[in-house]
Amino acid sequence: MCGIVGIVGKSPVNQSLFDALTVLQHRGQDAAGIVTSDQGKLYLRKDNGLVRDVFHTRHMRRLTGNSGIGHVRYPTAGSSTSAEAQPLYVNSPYGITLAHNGNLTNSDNLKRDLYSTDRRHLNTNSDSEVLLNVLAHELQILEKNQLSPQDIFKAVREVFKRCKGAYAAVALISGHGLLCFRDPYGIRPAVYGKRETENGTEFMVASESVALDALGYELIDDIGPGHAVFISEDGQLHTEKCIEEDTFAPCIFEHVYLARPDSLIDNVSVYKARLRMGEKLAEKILREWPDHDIDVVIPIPDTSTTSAMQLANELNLKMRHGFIKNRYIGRTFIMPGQQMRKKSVRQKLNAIDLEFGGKNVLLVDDSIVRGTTSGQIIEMAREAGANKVYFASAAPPVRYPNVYGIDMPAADELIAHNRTEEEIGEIIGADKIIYQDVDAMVEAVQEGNPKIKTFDLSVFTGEYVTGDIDMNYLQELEQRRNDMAKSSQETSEIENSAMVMDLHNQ
Ligand SMILES: O=P(O)(O)OC[C@H]1O[C@H](OP(=O)(O)OP(=O)(O)O)[C@H](O)[C@@H]1O
Ligand SMILES: NC(=O)CC[C@H](N)C(=O)O
Ligand SMILES: [Mg+2]
Repeated sequence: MCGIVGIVGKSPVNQSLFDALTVLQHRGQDAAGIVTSDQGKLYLRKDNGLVRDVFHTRHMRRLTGNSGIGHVRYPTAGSSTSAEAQPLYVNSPYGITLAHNGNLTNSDNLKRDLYSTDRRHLNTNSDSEVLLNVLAHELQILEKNQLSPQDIFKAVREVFKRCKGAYAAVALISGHGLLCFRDPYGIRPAVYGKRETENGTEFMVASESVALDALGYELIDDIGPGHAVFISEDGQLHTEKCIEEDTFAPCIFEHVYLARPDSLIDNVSVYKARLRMGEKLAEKILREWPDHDIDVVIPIPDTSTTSAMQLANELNLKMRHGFIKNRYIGRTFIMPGQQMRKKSVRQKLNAIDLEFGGKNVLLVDDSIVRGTTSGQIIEMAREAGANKVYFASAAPPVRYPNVYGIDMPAADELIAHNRTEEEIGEIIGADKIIYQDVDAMVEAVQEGNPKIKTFDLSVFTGEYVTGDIDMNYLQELEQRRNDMAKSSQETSEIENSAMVMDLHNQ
């Protein structure tokens, strides 16, 4: 769940892209990058690190031009070296750079075709480089010096036919303009908007509407599943549906955890969806445990706070901020290794003893994935003097790997895999555990936009909407990307990264 952004403006866009990436930082903390286009030249700066650390004044100065794209990365394929930071670049045809949120599920097959049939070279293990080269090939075979928007949409149709999995992508095609497209299932989000200036209309695309808000852009719409938006260099907007059948199934985990609450995704307010999740969880508690003895509701900051607030309201209990978050520590779930994630929980959260002493507390989190947070938080609640520690999750048990752009590749690393709720409660050390039901979570989101009939629920149900995922795929993914495999691969990739070819980095 990386963050993507693109702007076609009427004045330099470097600062706006930087600001937008800062707003999207919660979608990826490993690397950041910006490419701008100025009079036929592309200027790139990307590296590992947070947005504020990657771009210094000297880099910003060199990112000239009135259009550009940006990316914040949370790796789900390849490695986390700076060579695989995005945007990625190919020089032919035209000069194209691309930034991608999601994960291709057929990148091995595509890689083979790109080498043997399309005669294209890939220099990294990134699936996003595969996506970029498929797009480049489909544009190349049109054999045109100047592409019309319809030519570009024709190439996108072919990309949709070839690329399986999840992708919301933004690409800058030198001498042409900015292209943004969302896979046929619309698994990962993307929106576009505009801003009027005295020099004319400026357009922006982004993973989440909150980036448009922060920059004073007005939301026009979500990019629909299998749709593409092209904004020419001179600022003309074109949109097109590039698939025949609509198979919309957006990722529900965006509403559970990934997105910011102040975003609107597919016309659903993430904030309201989380409030409804809290409401429904409270209904379940009242239904199944009417004589509960909870004294106080305590959220685990940040993401669960919205649901916890509504849950407490419905239970007619007080919600207290028993855990204080260190504002300088990022999200722990999207950190690269389990060791770092584990260590960060205690650095990030600290308990206020007086909210726990002698009380029966209900701790609320948005989700329990590896159990890293919940296990340690329960220990902290006990150390702070809690009498009973109950734990509620606003999402159902996360039991299956994700293959669509969230780095949960190994079933065995998920605490709920092959375990009952009681067993999970025991492992994390809770006196009782309460999970949301899948239907209730779906309703909580769907009530915001009843037109969405299906969601990607794969991490909860094991059903993969793209229909191309089998046991073999999941086993290979697990072997390639479990925590152990990643850490040994990282060491060798980092040693080699100095040798990786790249577009000149500003
Ligand atoms: O079971 P786990 O593997 O620990 O994963 C789940 C936890 O990770 C996330 O928090 P995170 O710290 O990433 O971000 P937040 O501050 O937005 O809640 C999520 O909100 C849960 O608290
Ligand atoms: N989280 C994402 O969207 C990752 C994008 C891409 N698969 C990468 O690893 O860079
Ligand atoms: Mg959290």
